[in-house]
Amino acid sequence: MSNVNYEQIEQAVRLILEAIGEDPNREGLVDTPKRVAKMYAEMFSGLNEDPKEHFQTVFSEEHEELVLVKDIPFFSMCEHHLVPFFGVAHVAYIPRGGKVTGLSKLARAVEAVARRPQLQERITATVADAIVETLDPHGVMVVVEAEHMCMTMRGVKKPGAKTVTTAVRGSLETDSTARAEILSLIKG
Ligand SMILES: Nc1nc2c(ncn2[C@@H]2O[C@H](COP(=O)(O)OP(=O)(O)OP(=O)(O)O)[C@@H](O)[C@H]2O)c(=O)[nH]1
Ligand SMILES: [Zn+2]
Repeated sequence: MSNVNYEQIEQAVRLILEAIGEDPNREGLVDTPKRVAKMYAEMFSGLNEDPKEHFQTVFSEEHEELVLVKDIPFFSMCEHHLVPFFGVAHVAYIPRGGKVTGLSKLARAVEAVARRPQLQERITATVADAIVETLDPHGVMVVVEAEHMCMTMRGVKKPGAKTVTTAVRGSLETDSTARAEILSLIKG
């Protein structure tokens, strides 16, 4: 269920168009406020989702070794400028006590967290913490690589600059060999 107030977004977009000196009633723009409202409802749909809900179904599988889903594409919106940042997330965990989740659920959690006004660091940490709190694994490592449009098309204008963030939890905090293995699997 979306909590988005479409009408309010439409009014705001009309005001912005006016404020930049455009005519919101010209043919090409007349439906734009409606389109933007629909688009924001989709792009911010993660606000109604708890990433933890995706880890409610678990399989009992005695695999207490690394699981890594890498190169999960995501699109998010920088909360400072409301322009996109996008890239890939790599999610690794070491299950404990037979609590193994469906692989797609790791990607679903990334999606739920990305579809909000966000910071890259918060996406990284929120996904890691959701896994810790639901699956109680030995360890978790989340790596996010992204390009921020607010650094590319405006401001400092540095296209191609990539930001990499990591969140490490549990046994992986002290196990540098396992962390290195994960990083080499991500690169490989
Ligand atoms: N830590 C972090 N910073 C981000 C993220 N997305 C955007 N930013 C930064 O947020 C900062 C906002 O800085 P401000 O000085 O308040 O805004 P600004 O004047 O538009 O900054 P410039 O981008 O340097 O022109 C910028 O340095 C952005 O690069 C993110 O996911 N994490
Ligand atoms: Zn920004």
